[in-house]
Amino acid sequence: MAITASLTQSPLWQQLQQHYQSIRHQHMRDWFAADPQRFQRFHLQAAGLSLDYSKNRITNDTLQLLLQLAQERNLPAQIEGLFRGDVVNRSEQRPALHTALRNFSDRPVLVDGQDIMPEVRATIRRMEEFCWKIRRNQWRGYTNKAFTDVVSIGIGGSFLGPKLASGALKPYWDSRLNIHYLANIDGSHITEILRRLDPATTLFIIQSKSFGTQETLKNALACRHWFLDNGGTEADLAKHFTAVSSNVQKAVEFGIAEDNIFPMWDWVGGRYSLWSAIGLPLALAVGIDNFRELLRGAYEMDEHFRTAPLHQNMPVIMALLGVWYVNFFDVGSHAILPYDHYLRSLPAHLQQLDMESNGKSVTQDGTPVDYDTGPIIWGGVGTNGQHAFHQLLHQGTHFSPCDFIMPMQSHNPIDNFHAMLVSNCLSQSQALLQGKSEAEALQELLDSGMDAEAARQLAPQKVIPGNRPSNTLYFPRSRPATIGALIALYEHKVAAQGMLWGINSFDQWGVELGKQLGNKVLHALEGEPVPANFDGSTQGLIQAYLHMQHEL
Ligand SMILES: O=P(O)(O)OC[C@H]1O[C@H](O)[C@H](O)[C@@H](O)[C@@H]1O
Repeated sequence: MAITASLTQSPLWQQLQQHYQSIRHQHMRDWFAADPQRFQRFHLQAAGLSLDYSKNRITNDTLQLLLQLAQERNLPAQIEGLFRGDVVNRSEQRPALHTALRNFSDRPVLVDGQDIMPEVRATIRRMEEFCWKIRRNQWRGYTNKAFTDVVSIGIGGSFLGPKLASGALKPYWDSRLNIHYLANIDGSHITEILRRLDPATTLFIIQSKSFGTQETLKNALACRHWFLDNGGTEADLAKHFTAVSSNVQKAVEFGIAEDNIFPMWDWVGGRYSLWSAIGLPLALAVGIDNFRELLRGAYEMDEHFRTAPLHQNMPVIMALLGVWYVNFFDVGSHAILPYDHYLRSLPAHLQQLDMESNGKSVTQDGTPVDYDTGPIIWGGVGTNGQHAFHQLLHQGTHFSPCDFIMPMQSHNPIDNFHAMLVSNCLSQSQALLQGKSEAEALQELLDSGMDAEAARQLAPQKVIPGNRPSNTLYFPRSRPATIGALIALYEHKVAAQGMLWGINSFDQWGVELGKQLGNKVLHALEGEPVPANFDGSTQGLIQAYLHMQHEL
């Protein structure tokens, strides 16, 4: 669905700019005072999740204008096209059909005229059989011992999604398998993992859509050498090495038995691939039934995104709020604050999902944008962040909209721990909203008995501007379906923002240059002549590396 007018030329955009000017100095505190129903008014539920978006710098008029923008940018048609398998990734001429991986309906999904659902379902059945054999010790190592450890070798989308989901579902791990994620090319990473493992009871899964990623192949080869140097033989490799890839040929050439290769497809982007066989480590840890539950939660969110009217559409509302801050408040970052130890990897996954999808500066037809696009995603687990970076959130000159994510029940209820965790989450967003005026700070100091002059001196340091926006996503207790819905929610928020900005959220050409240059630098570090066209800094750093190799 091509978008005609440039985003910023439309009269509606001008209207939004005027509206921003008219409300930018108003304080949310006053809006809450004037509207006791504000929480109910700016609240949504979908797929087991609840969203309180009342602590945002919006009025009803703001919301209506933003919803008009969504209509003007043809969001309903673009959403339908996404699910239908339109070529939404125009630079690579591909659809983006991660939703097909969790399609529980009986609707076919066509790619090049072929229904892909039979192959998707066959792959899940293969995963089920594989997990069954491993978890019930039917598939054993070369000494006939049951597996104790699984090493998932992969990086980017072949690492962050499975790592997040398996951590989020730790309460559901019902196997004695230890899952390790090996991603970095830093020799310390593989060393720290392998040092504790026994090759006889270790299963390796090489996770790589392209089967061409330098770090993954290097680590896979090193694991293979480790296996063969510590008791395994070539004949045993098939028992201990499996792979997930869209490049079966390369996986076979690496030495993976074809029967041990699970397929991936070009119509699934790496950062959207958790729902494919890339989720094998998770399925091994929690069992295929819980993995299916994760898929079902994502499916529920898919159906919501696909069918809910825009004003009740959770991903669309979150996307519009993001556009409101990025393009009208000129805010360049967005904080993800999960108040859940099991969700501590969520910010890292959403960094890739959002920044690799929407860190773009041309539209789908190659026109440079004249507006900002994807924000910098950052964050950390609460309450730890309160003792680290929340200071900036409250008193810094930048402001970063925050998503607080709060399970209202704990998997590990102890005393009143969870009530304390929740109280911290709620009071942080409350403090961001209401702040503290200088008069309030001064009175507080005087009430504490401080003398007037000292209090007058100190009060300005304690002013908190407030009026800083946040969303609170909450749910009872995190179950597999909840986590599936949560991750799918952000997938669709990111896609919806890409649709609004007219950019391609499904390619990632920006990561190519670093890889190309990396190979040339590697040759120089390994003794080949340093290319004369290298900048002075790179040349100097290469020399420093070479020099330091001789220092003890
Ligand atoms: O799964 P692979 O083909 O090994 O790719 C792993 C990662 O490589 C690149 O960094 C891409 O930018 C990521 O989107 C991808 O997830």
